[in-house]
Amino acid sequence: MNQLHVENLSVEFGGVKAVDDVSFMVEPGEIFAVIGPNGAGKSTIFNLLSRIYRPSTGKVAYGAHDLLAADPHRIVDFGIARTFQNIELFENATVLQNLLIGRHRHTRPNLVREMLFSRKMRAEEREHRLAVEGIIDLLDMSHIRDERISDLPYGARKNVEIARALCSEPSLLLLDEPASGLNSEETDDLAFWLEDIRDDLGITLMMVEHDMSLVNRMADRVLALNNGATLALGTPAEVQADPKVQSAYLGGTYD
Ligand SMILES: Nc1ncnc2c1ncn2[C@@H]1O[C@H](COP(=O)(O)OP(=O)(O)OP(=O)(O)O)[C@@H](O)[C@H]1O
Repeated sequence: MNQLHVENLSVEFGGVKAVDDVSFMVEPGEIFAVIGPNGAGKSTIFNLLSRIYRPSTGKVAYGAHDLLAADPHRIVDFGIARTFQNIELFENATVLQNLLIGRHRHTRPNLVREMLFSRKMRAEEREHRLAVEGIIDLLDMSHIRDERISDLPYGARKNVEIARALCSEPSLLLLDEPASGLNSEETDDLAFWLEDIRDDLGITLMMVEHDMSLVNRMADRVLALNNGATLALGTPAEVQADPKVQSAYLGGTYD
């Protein structure tokens, strides 16, 4: 099991330090949350980890892999998957088709296309379909498996995005605001699923999240950012009690 090791990470956009000398480690099997007011640098950290942005300075390692030296397309091969704040799915494809596409890391070229367009199931495909069915069961999605993404309500689409990320069989899943836009019942379901993902699949979870009740309930440790820099790092109770965190959130959303 790999540890995510982030050291002295910084990036600037037009002179603004979006991330300013941030260091942390995410331990295997941990649920690690990143919080902070709007513009604190949370999504930018995710975009640096998934190599959408290149840092000005710093190191990022996942186990023995230097993520900054790797081709961005290879990050998934190291066992890292992510979801996006704005859901990114194939709108005109079904849930099942989106999940099969999520298997591409494990398939030979063209197999996903053949799985989508051929009615015959060969032995080679069976393994991928079984893996996808396992995720559909885990996230309780059988009733929507043949629905088109564009016909689904927002909460269901968010779950499909998590399911698709799981189909790549990651060991680390990065979740960008998984609870945003969900009602309280959907957020409760999400909390159960995240626990199952960690406990049953053994996946390490790192999430950016505004919903502090979810963070307090789920996270083993929390990194609080403000203006790109670290304010506090510790258990949810330690971070919540930190005076710097409280003053950054004055008038904000920390409840
Ligand atoms: N591509 C970019 N170009 C210019 N500035 C950027 C870019 N990406 C982020 N920023 C700036 O970096 C800072 C941090 O933004 P970021 O989106 O990481 O914050 P955040 O904590 O995720 O906020 P929110 O909670 O609103 O999503 C902001 O000042 C933002 O305007």
